Amino acid sequence: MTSPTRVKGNPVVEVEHVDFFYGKHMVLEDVTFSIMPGDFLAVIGPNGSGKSTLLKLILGLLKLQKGKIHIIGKDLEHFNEWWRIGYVPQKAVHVDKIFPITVEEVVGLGRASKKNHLKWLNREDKIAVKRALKKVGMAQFSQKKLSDLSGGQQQRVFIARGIVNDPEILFLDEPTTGVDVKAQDEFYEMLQEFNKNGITIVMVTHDIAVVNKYVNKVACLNRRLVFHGTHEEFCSSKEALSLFLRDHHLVGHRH
Ligand SMILES: Nc1ncnc2c1ncn2[C@@H]1O[C@H](COP(=O)(O)OP(=O)(O)OP(=O)(O)O)[C@@H](O)[C@H]1O
Repeated sequence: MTSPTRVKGNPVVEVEHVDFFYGKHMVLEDVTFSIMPGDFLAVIGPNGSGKSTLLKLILGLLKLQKGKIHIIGKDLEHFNEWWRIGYVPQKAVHVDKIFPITVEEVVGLGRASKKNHLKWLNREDKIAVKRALKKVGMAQFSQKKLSDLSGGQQQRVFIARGIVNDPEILFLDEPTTGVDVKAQDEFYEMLQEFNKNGITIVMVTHDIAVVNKYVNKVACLNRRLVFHGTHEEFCSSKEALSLFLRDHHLVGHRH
């Protein structure tokens, strides 16, 4: 396995010797790697290779069975500042379509982790919601119903929810599912802008064009961590590339 190039600063996430089973099915095996501040990391790998599971473990959504995870310098077990972390889950669009919820309300839900309870939005919350919607170019849609928006617009709203507390790290799980190609490009450019402004980004993706164009680090999973390194190292790693190219869900082309 190739080691990532060292950069200054302490890791924002450290994953050490993590195994994970669903029942008897081993999904992750001895996974160890670090995420550095300022990384724009793509987590790639075939279907069922454990990408979403790894994200959920880091986010404390699944209970750790073996190994250690540190997040912003703290053992995951003791970490409780979840407002410092943003998360855009997979297929968020389908879930929220059920509810007649407005854009402002969706983004406001992201404030719950800061307050540790779900109460109606106060003035400070509303200001934060407005600022987040502005950052994703959706300020004028705040009173619209989420279900009336296009896939690309909805995804921007979910990003706004993910960044409403000005997080240090933003996790995204296949964020462009259901988003048209033109909107995808704009979407990734927006993420790149956030990254330039200091947010560490960790994104599960199948899209090779994105990996080539936007990210600076790549982690390649196939139950074990097959590769973790810079984008340049990834391009010269036969093992990582062949696994990636075998994955028939890949889309896109080299830029
Ligand atoms: N709640 C669950 N209970 C049992 N098995 C599960 C559960 N969630 C996922 N799995 C299984 O664990 C394995 C890894 O799933 P995971 O979703 O982490 O993979 P992934 O790499 O994100 O896949 P994809 O690219 O298809 O989203 C798969 O075989 C999946 O079927």
